[in-house]
Amino acid sequence: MYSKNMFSLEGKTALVTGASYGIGFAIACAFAAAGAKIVFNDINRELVEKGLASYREKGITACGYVCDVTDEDAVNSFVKRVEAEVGEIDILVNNAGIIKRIPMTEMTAEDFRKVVDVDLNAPFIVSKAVIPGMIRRGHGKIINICSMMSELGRETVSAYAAAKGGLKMLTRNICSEYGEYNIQCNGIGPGYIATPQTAPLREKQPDGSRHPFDQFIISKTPAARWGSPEDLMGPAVFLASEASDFVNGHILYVDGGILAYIGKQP
Ligand SMILES: NC(=O)c1ccc[n+]([C@@H]2O[C@H](COP(=O)([O-])OP(=O)(O)OC[C@H]3O[C@@H](n4cnc5c(N)ncnc54)[C@H](O)[C@@H]3O)[C@@H](O)[C@H]2O)c1
Ligand SMILES: O=C(O)C(=O)C[C@H](O)[C@H](O)CO
Repeated sequence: MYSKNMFSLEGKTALVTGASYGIGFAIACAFAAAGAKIVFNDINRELVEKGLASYREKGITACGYVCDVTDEDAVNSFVKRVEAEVGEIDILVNNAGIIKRIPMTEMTAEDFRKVVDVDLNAPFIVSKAVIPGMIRRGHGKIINICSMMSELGRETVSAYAAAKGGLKMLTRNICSEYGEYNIQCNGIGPGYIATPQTAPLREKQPDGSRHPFDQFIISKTPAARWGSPEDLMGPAVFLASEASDFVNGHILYVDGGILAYIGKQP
């Protein structure tokens, strides 16, 4: 039955990883506006303090913790601490991520592993830590932040594409394994979004003109612009709320139409 409040997150606790700024911060702000209690983590104290100040500026009381999502022991203690100090985690967003833009034949195996560790192994580690509680309580929402690179390749991003393609399949597998416990695991595949991660792709040229990649993205995007972190707010609230209770194992691409478009004829 349709109800006006089916997008409400009132009474829910949401953990968004790596959410001091950027996409994670915007998603957490949207969850707070929908009524959820917000917990986030980041890699060091300085980033967590910066994040706490940004949430305060928006009038949001968020709980911030230092935790490296690639460290399984640290994640397990962090999740226990959150459950004791804030509440049981109803919604998890695996947002923390990194990219290294290096041609594959020049990339060290160590760099490749580091990207896969943060972008793929960590969502496995954090999801594994929260799923048992979700099963006990009979409900849970997991949202994995995927990418255009869950579907497409391009020069220099082999590790990132391998990890984000893997994250798409981890999403489908969590849905397959735990859907019967009323856990929905879906992905959001953002297009090109203006955040610090993509700042090098938008740097102005020495003569003040646009970066060629910046022009390329605008020409490849039917919406003819970069996305903003705020563009992900509505889709994230939908996938965190009861409005999406029968949506499972799906990747919702929020890309201004990139994946639908063959590109302009030269
Ligand atoms: N910006 C884009 O165009 C875009 C598009 C598609 C997907 N994404 C994905 O969205 C997510 C957020 O991207 P963003 O652009 O906001 O990135 P960002 O670099 O601006 O922010 C990433 C956040 O993750 C944190 N982080 C990194 N490693 C961590 C670790 N080991 N433990 C805990 N926190 C860690 C960072 O400190 C930072 O707060 C990433 O997974 C990214 O791959 C970004
Ligand atoms: O292609 C790149 O260099 C990127 O930075 C990829 C973007 O961050 C994003 O994941 C595209 O969806």
